[in-house]
Amino acid sequence: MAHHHSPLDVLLSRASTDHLVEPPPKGDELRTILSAGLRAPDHGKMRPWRYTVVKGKHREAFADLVVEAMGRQEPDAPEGKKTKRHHRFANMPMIIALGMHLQPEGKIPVIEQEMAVAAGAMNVLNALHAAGFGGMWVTGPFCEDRVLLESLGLPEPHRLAGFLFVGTPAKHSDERKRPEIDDYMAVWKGDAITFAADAG
Ligand SMILES: Cc1cc2nc3c(=O)[nH]c(=O)nc-3n(C[C@H](O)[C@H](O)[C@H](O)COP(=O)(O)O)c2cc1C
Repeated sequence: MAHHHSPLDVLLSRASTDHLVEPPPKGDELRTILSAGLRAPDHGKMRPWRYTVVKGKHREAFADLVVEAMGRQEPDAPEGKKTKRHHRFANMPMIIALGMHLQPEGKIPVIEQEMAVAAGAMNVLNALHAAGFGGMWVTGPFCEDRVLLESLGLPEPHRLAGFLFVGTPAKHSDERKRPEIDDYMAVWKGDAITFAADAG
């Protein structure tokens, strides 16, 4: 179990997966996991996080809404793509919409408000993993659909940063190779810096 690992092991072993089965976190455990999202840095105490949880028998109707939104945002999308997406949204153990309560007239730039939501989403993904669950962050043009957003409790000027698919990982996912940190960090010593990740 994840509990036997150090917090750093947890962070360094997280990987996204959409091979998710029952059960998703419920009740107080779900509330605890989402509370980790509210630990994200938040310039100006804007508190932009809005989590809409979709589960159980409501998934089917929600998948209908997603596909309707897709129809409006991607009118040329083939029928097969719509069917596939419907199946995906109707069968995920749980879906959490990442709502952003944005204040365009506020003192804090909107991008910083959005980054606080993104940082919160990452914390939720890590908390899911720490608690033995799995997740994956997905988006699509349907995330811009005002009708869909309204139905999730996100009227203007809310926006949607995407959805988290949530559940129990179906299998131990193969460890995908990660980039080498030395290519992505540099210690500044006053001279010009180039990153190995940018070479060639
Ligand atoms: C804002 C955002 C949106 C994403 N949207 C999608 C998506 O729509 N479909 C998809 O397959 N992956 C999407 N991803 C990528 C996956 O969430 C995931 O990061 C990717 O599969 C790599 O897995 P990893 O997190 O283990 O590196 C998105 C990631 C972010 C941050």
